[in-house]
Amino acid sequence: MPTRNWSKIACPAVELSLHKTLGSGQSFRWETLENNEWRGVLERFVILFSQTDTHLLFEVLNEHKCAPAKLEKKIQNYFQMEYNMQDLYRQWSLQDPNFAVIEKQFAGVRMLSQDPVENLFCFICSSNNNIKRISQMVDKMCCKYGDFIGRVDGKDYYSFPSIESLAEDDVEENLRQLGFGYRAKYVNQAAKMVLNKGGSKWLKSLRNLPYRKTHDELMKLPGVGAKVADCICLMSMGHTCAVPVDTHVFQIAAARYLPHIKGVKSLTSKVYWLIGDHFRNLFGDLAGWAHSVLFCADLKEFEGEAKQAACALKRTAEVQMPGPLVPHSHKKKRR
Ligand SMILES: Nc1nc2[nH]c(O)nc2c(=O)[nH]1
Repeated sequence: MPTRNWSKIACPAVELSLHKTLGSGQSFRWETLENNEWRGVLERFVILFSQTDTHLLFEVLNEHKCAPAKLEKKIQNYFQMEYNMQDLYRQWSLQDPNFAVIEKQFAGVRMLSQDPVENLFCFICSSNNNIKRISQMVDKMCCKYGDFIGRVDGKDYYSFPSIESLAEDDVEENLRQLGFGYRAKYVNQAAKMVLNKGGSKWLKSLRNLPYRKTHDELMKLPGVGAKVADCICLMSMGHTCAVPVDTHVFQIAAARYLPHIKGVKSLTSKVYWLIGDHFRNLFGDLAGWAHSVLFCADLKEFEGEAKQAACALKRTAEVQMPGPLVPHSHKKKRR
């Protein structure tokens, strides 16, 4: 075991669960090691994270240099530490008995503030895919088109590719050969379109538009539907009210919030916005954050914790719910 040279940021574990934040399909660049350590890439840093009950611990593992205070700030920004999750959870639990059921087992689920370029191309890869496979694809894309940034424990690390490199003419063919399927075309075409509009500067400028305008602009990109556009709005554009709705969120909504949509066969635009608006009315400006806790509680990866929450509910019988906490019908299929 190497001796660690940890830097620390005061952050109680109830404010940040590394496991549920880095492992719930927001970012696909983190791998879990032993002892709740997480290793991955943030900008050009290869970083190792861990945590105690009171602190977030981090160490840079490659040669990329940065003033300690500047790096600490970057990490605080990445985890959006200015938000107090305990206050928010309290508020959301008062507003929603379903939320109250899971708040303890799913404490510390935070939204990461991601780079829009990485966020866009990772979520183009996310269509009809699971966390493990998306992470593998993203890894391949970085190896092929990113810059080498360091070797740690025999593994090579790469930065996220630039839009310019993803817009090259041979990208579609190369990504197809790497197993991207139909997503290869979308990655390449979206890169070309973003480049034509002004590249990463244009993409970042979408942050300054109102939420719905940002969503409309993103949906013009190949491979970006309403759900992916909302993931980008929420995860890298600062639109905290964005609620990504996929079939699983639809199932949650139908089971526990909007029983009248149970018979609806497909996720039309009308139903999509009905669900998002319901969450926005219920949870307010940070509806997307609240949604992410519910989303996380529904992931197969966290089935154990969701079951514990259901058992705790049974024992105390304090909260009445119209539908099951864990809608088992889609547990096997989902990420
Ligand atoms: N918080 C969320 N994370 C996600 N990952 C993914 O693939 N979809 C979602 C989502 O809707 N919310």
